Amino acid sequence: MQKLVEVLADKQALIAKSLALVLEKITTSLDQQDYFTIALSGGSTPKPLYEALSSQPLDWSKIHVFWGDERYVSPDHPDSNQRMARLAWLDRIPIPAANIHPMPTDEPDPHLAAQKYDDHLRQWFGVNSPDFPVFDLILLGMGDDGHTASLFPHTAALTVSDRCITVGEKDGNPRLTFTVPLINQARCVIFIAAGESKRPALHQIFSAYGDSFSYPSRLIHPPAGELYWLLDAAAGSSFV
Ligand SMILES: O=C1O[C@H](COP(=O)(O)O)[C@@H](O)[C@H](O)[C@H]1O
Repeated sequence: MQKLVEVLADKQALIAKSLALVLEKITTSLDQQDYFTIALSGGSTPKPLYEALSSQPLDWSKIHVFWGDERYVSPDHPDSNQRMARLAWLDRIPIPAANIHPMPTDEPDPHLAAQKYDDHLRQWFGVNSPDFPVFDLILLGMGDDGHTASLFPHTAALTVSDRCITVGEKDGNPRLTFTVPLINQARCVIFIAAGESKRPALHQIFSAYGDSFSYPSRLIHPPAGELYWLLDAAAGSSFV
């Protein structure tokens, strides 16, 4: 694994660096293959990155967009990760509808939805269990509690090792999420984190010793891929 940590002066510089890195990954991949697969994070941090991507002159027909986690709400709900990415980016570009792969949230039982997306990923990538699809790029955020995707501290989702997608849980509400082994299979994982509120968790995540079940972002270390941690100074200046 190649791990790179970079602390940028402020949020604007963080987004500029994230944009440059995502564009580099897209162009390098498309020089070698016909399509590029990206899984998106939700929450608030990546929104300006998605807005910046919407004005890039890319061949969108070659880019396939998936989600690394989703709140279990309808796609038009204000909390929907899909909605945020569509409004900030995907609705503004000429990308074929077939290239957008949202997590389903319309099953009465979220476990059925998780299975549906798992099946979709396996079919699309042509990968059967026990192997995992290999994403070109997975974007991740990190919550103040150290969670990433919807892998929350001390939840059963953290130990799922035989599926691509599982049901996470936040304050009693279900969420769909990539599992740890799926994320760790990626060619490249980029964490983007900003703000002082992330500092305590980052201390725990970067410490040599620590508890991964309390700070799930520690579980992400793609053995054959690249791992980037892009932080703004408010989040990472004191200890990286
Ligand atoms: O709930 C979520 O939180 C994390 C972090 O979000 P942020 O608002 O602190 O940027 C995010 O990465 C995840 O996708 C999302 O569902």
